[in-house]
Amino acid sequence: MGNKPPYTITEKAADYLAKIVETVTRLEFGTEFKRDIKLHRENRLRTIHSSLAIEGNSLSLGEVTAVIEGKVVAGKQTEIKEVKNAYEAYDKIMTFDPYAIGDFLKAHRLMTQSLVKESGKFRSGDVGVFDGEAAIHIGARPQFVPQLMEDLFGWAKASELHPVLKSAILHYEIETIHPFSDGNGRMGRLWQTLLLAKWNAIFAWIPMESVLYQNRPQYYQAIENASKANDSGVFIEFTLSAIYEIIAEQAKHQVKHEDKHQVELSDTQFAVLNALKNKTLSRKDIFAAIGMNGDSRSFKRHIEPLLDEGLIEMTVPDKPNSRMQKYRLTEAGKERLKE
Ligand SMILES: Nc1ncnc2c1ncn2[C@@H]1O[C@H](COP(=O)(O)OP(=O)(O)OP(=O)(O)O)[C@@H](O)[C@H]1O
Repeated sequence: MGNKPPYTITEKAADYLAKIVETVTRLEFGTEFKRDIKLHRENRLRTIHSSLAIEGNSLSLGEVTAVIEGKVVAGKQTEIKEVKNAYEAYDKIMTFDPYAIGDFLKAHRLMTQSLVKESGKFRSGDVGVFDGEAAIHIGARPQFVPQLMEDLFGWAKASELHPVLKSAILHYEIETIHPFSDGNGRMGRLWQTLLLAKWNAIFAWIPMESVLYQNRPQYYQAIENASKANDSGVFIEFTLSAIYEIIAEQAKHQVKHEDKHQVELSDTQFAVLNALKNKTLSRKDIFAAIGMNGDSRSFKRHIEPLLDEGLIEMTVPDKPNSRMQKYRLTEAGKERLKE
């Protein structure tokens, strides 16, 4: 087992961890997220776009999508290749052992193939992180990199720390060591997602990288602050807040998604909603508008479910059988027509 890297678990981090666990459970068992293959695909594309945009790849999300769909995209060949590489690396994510150095190198090869000289290998020279001309971080001396990585993975494998916390520590320590000549950011993010996905597979489809991209200055600052403090506590806190933000967003999206589609509407029911689009109509007028005979069976079958679903409402709700009764669209009904 390698040496324990220096970290503190702050109260805020512990609080985020509790919220993450709760929200992941809700996302997994209380929503359709696990089965939403279309969303998984969109999220994967967001992940790739974001992780590459952090390192300066200029392709938009639409262009990244087009590249993956095999379409011709006008852009730098190196940027297009980065997209294809990242897609392949994330596609194989669940096949990697997060504590195997061989898999770490294999993933780096996929991520950087044909683009980086030492692809799939630890670097042989020194490397730094620069802000313009200024070096803000110098990676470990190359002769120490293999051992430092062995130690790190050895510690992580043996540690019983919660995987969410471990994933953040690994990400930070990978950046500190900076084991590759290029692709350290992409690999740190991939490896964090891998650890999370091994804890709960839904993380393979959570675009955590998009929060890091949207908060890139804070992401870099958190690494720098942790580095100054020689303690990854602030970085753990930052990444846990990012994880919580993205899963809360996904959970919210799912709830909306489910609410919206509680019942399938028939063509006749859509015609009723359309007839009421800008008008308030009586029962007789509704049926006249959709060209149907408005007997009570038709009312029960077509109109009542719309009332029950809250898509339309009565103008005289206290007296359902009033001669003055008319019907109008609710806000939910208007929304439904917009879809
Ligand atoms: N002060 C710092 N110390 C150590 N690592 C840092 C620091 N600031 C940023 N980093 C990390 O270094 C990464 C950049 O390293 P490198 O250029 O090798 O990675 P990349 O994958 O090619 O590009 P990028 O990470 O920018 O996507 C950043 O993404 C970030 O994860």
